[in-house]
Amino acid sequence: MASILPASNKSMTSDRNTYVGKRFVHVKNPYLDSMDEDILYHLDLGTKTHNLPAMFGDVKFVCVGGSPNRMKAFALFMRKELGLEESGEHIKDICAGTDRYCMYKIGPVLSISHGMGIPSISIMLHELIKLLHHAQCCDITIIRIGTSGGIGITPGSVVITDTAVDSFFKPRFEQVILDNIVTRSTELDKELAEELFNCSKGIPNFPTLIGHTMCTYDFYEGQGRLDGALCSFSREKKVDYLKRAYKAGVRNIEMESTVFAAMCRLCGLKAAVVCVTLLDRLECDQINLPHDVLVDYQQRPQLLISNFIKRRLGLHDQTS
Ligand SMILES: O=P(O)(O)O[C@H]1O[C@H](CO)[C@@H](O)[C@H]1O
Ligand SMILES: O=c1cc[nH]c(=O)[nH]1
Repeated sequence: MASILPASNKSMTSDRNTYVGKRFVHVKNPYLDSMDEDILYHLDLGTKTHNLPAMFGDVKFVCVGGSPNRMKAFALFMRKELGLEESGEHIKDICAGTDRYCMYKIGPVLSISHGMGIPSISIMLHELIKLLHHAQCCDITIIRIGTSGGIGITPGSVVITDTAVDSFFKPRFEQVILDNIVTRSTELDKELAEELFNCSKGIPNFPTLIGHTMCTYDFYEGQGRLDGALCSFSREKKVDYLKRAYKAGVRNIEMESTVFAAMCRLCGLKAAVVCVTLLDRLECDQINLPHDVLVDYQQRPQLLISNFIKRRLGLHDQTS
């Protein structure tokens, strides 16, 4: 295992991801250390072309979300909230050399887009985790801020995921490796989820709950929608499925949480998933919110995470 954990820090506490002293990022690939150069192709970064420790060594919070525009908006918001607008801190896309993903750094906060679905976020996470490893980052908290479909809860509610589950309501992510299926756990950091929930209590009119999040491979048939180009099941079957999901503890559905939870867990990253719900899937399938309401809802996870980061940095009362 190619870990940058110094020998002196190797005595473990009861928390499997926490070492006495600093918590480093683990990459679990014996080949990486012997590589002369590591090109992070989809991020347009590399170990020979960029001084990754100088560029990213102070990162403590990594926020990821599907849409490039949303992650740029989050970066601009964090710049304001951290009081860095006046300091000449520019917002520039670090991955401008590629249009696969975008990345912005604002002080200790990294904001990155991951596109839609498991394959897209998985590629980004492989390269991001190696980036954090090469940059010798420690004590990282990583949070996915996204949108989702709710089940049995009011649209606009924010769901903090305790466990990501698959389409069978199981807390697992099945990765096909060569011609094997490797099953990985999708548990998220419970303490971090509680900390975020407590943080949400300080925001007025901010409906928030902790629950399971179901991650699917598709937005339409995979989420039981009746409005895709293909649909081979009845309305009754759809409602029955979603009600069974609700009974199993699922409160929202999106498309990245299982692989995100599994990869972060394996690499020693404290991770959370915070998604706003855009609709109640027991009521409808189409997202028909007025634009201003959609914008307001999408900002909710950003507001919560900004408050959380400011609290962690001891800045909570200093900005809006
Ligand atoms: O809000 P984001 O991060 O884009 O995520 C959700 O939105 C997309 C579907 O519209 C999926 O990627 C789903 O996970
Ligand atoms: O219903 C929804 C809404 C947003 N994202 C999803 O994956 N599903």
